[in-house]
This record gives sequence, structure tokens and C-alpha cells, in this order.
Amino acid sequence: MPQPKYRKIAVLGYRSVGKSSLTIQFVEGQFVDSYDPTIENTFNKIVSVNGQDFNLQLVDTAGQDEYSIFPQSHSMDIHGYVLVYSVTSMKSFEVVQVLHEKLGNSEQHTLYLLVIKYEEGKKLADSWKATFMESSAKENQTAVEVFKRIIMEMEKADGITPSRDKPCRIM
Ligand SMILES: Nc1nc2c(ncn2[C@@H]2O[C@H](COP(=O)(O)OP(=O)(O)OP(=O)(O)O)[C@@H](O)[C@H]2O)c(=O)[nH]1
Repeated sequence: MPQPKYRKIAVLGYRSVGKSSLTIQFVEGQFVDSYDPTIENTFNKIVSVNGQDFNLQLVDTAGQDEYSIFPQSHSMDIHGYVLVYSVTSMKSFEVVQVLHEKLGNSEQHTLYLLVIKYEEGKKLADSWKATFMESSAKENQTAVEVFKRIIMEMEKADGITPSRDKPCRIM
């Protein structure tokens, strides 16, 4: 069995869009109904994808708006980003676009749009050459699929950029 690969993933987005709920659904398999604003939480989980174990470190970040200063720590040592917006919030859809700009625009980066109007989200993801996924933090399966998919996309990007100096990005 090969050694587990360490991968660090940051979950970013506007306030109250479900970043913590999605992360906790993936890590603990439960849906958190209450709302407790996050400052920053880190979770660890080992997950197996295509026979390879991954030692994941997930950084559940504080909600940001278009005026937030993008923390330097969110652009260092990160292998992938999950950018989250809510289907019920146009504002949160705008904020992921601002975050995408702040993260840069390399074609190596993979962006996932979560929980939004399908056609609009798909169109934006396509324009970023990103994979589009819909997910609900109420469903364990779709939450797990999001994180497994980002792992696979990071693996693909690793094949292209072995130095890993160009991280994948998830939205
Ligand atoms: N119906 C539904 N509610 C959700 C979903 N995800 C999160 N929520 C609810 O939305 C609220 C906010 O969720 P959080 O996960 O705390 O949001 P957050 O993005 O981490 O919030 P900040 O820490 O402020 O950035 C909570 O009451 C959740 O129960 C979802 O997929 N479906």
C-alpha cells in the first residue's frame, strides 16, 4: 500500500453559505443545523481515492465579502480550494467570483461551484475551465463527492505540474 499523500484544502466563500456544514458533513457524516460563524477551523481526515490514501487537512475559513482582505495564509501551502456559494444568495455568487480573481487565473486551477442555480453556475465554471458540482450539506453522499472530486482533480494537476507550485482551486 503506498504511503498516504498529504493534501491541504481551503474552503472559502461568503458568510453563512454552508462552508462549515459541508466540511463537517464530509468529516463527521452529520448535518449541522445551527449557525455559528467560523473564525477558522482545521479538520483532518484520511480518505481513500482510487486505492490511494490521502491525509487531508481541511481549513474551514471565516466568511468573506468582496471587501475582505484576502489572508496570506490562504494562499500558502494549499493544494486545492473549494469555493462555496449558496443557491439562495446572489451576493454569495458574486463573492466567489471576487475570490476567484484574488486566487489568480491559471488554467491549472480547478474550480467547483457548489449549491447554486445550475445553469448559471455551470456557465461560470465552464468559463473558468472548472468542474461544476451541486451539493447539499444535508446529504453525506454529495458532500463526500465534492472532496473526492477535488482530490482527483489535484492528482490530475499534479501530473501536469509535478512541482505542485500551482495549486488546484475549488469554489
Ligand atoms: N438547507 C440547507 N441548509 C444549509 C446547507 N448548508 C448549510 N446550511 C445551513 O446554513 C447555515 C449556515 O451554515 P454554515 O455551515 O455555518 O455556513 P458558513 O459558510 O460556514 O458560515 P460562516 O462561518 O459565517 O462563513 C446553517 O444554519 C446551516 O444549517 C445546505 O446544504 N442546505
